Amino acid sequence: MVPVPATLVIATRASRLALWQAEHVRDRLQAVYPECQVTLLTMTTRGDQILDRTLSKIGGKGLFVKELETALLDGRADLAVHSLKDVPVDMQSPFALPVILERDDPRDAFVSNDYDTLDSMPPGAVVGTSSLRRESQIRQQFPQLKIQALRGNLDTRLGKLDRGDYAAIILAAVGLKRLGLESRIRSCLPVEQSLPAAGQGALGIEILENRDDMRLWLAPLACPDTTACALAERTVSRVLGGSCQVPLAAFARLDGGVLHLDALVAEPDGSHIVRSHVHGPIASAVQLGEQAAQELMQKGAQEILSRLLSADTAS
Ligand SMILES: NCc1[nH]cc(CCC(=O)O)c1CC(=O)O
Repeated sequence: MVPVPATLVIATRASRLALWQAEHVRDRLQAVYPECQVTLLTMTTRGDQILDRTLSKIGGKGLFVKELETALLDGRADLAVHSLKDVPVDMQSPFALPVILERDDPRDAFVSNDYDTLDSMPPGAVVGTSSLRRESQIRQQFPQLKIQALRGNLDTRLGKLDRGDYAAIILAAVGLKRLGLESRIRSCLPVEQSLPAAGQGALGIEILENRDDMRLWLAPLACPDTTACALAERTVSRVLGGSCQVPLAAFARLDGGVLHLDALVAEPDGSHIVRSHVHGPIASAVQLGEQAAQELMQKGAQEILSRLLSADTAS
């Protein structure tokens, strides 16, 4: 038995959502280790500071993770809590992501003061989202709607909706729920309408890979089912070189011990979406992710991706 630590420090971003998530992990740890003092180290990341450009233009999701990793390296923190969706799939030594917690609602939410669903919006109505994944899927199904960029933390985004800048905005349902804003959700987009991002709705815990003590202490927080689903989803992104610069979705669920994985790669304007569905044993999560990625490639995902990547370096 490894002795329980006297203190544990959790590095977290300062946004309300990040704080909720870090406090959630703190409370879970505190319940398992009542003797241990678990505290938060709150940090502002570059991703939080730069709000006037889209994420894909300023270098993607890694921006939200880097400062927290510095705190792990310095020994100022023992663990960092992340929205799994924001954790790059190619996490590298000396970092590791040994624990994934049980997933909450993975769906995207439709938020509006005037409409209940995307279907009920009139032609030309403005929908706010900065996610290429959401944008491409909505454009394909609702070409009559206008998509406009929307950034900032949850409160900022809702403020822009209420000011009338948009007729509706799309946000992760789980973020709204965690902040007690569930009443703002008019409906959730079915996963068939907006396939979620890999890891959406789940939390991941990052540590230094050589902290075997941490691995043991954190193990009781892990959810094996969510871990399998997330592994399959994140494998799709990894094989396809996914980042938030590309419209890519991957969503797995378990049904009677079978893992079902849906994935897609889209042309940002929604003119073409390549989809795959694979299923198999939970223990084959990685192979299923690879299989889905292969299937997408065979159906033409490669052309979409290479065009996006060359456009990226040109701009
Ligand atoms: N894109 C930023 C981001 N990263 C994680 C969440 C919400 C929590 C989650 O999806 O797990 C959000 C907000 C959103 O997409 O609306």
